Amino acid sequence: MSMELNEETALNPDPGRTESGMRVLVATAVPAERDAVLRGLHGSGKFDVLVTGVGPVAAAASTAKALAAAEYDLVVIAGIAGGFADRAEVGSLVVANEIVGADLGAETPEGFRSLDELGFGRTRIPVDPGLVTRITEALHRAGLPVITGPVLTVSTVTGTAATALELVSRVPGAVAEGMEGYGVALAARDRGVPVMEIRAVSNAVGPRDRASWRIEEALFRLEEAGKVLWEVFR
Ligand SMILES: O=C(O)c1cccc(C(=O)CC[C@H]2O[C@@H](n3cnc4c(=O)[nH]cnc43)[C@H](O)[C@@H]2O)c1
Repeated sequence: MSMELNEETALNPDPGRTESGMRVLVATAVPAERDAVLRGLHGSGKFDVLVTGVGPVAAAASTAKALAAAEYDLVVIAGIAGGFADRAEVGSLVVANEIVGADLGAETPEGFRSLDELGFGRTRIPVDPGLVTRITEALHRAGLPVITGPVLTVSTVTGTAATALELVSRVPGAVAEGMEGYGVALAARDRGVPVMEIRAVSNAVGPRDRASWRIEEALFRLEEAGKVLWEVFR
């Protein structure tokens, strides 16, 4: 059976893959994030953009399902985030060099102990430095404000200054927190697929003030990041 040629197949004989031959899965938590990324990707069907649901468990389950259904060369976690004070301003982008399950562990009278310290696994998943550099440099070239550092995954959005301080003391240098990265990254690692995380900062991590979240601004920034993803991986 011959394949019908249209603009997309003429440029790329395998529409399931990018022109560079990569198959990329982008994991977002909610439809508004998916739509922002898709606008940036020019609606390109060459990237599969998934809505996982909010939180690390939903994100791990739906990413594992997607990775079982098709072969991918790269998983990109994309969404909005809270930025840590004096590191990631609202409206800026963060690229993770490490994806950290920051609240997985045990409280003890001496303080928080991570799963790593308890001997139950790894809560810090490093991102390939080559990938981090490639995407960060492309974002810089596009004139976008971007910072690189550990991005935390939490099951509960931080709502006090004390918790924000506690998280930064657990993971010095943390730039932002989201709720899906570690779940997606574990599913990708299980399949041996490289993973990266890019987020647009919608709010400051700290005392809860939901009314101050700049979601539209962050979604616009996420769309701009999507354009850069398209340029880098198409
Ligand atoms: O209300 C809306 O219109 C809306 C549009 C897009 C996304 C949302 C969300 O609330 C998504 C929640 C999503 O965002 C991440 N996030 C954002 N800020 C934080 C934070 O300070 N701490 C942790 N996570 C944050 C998170 O990954 C959620 O999945 C609403």
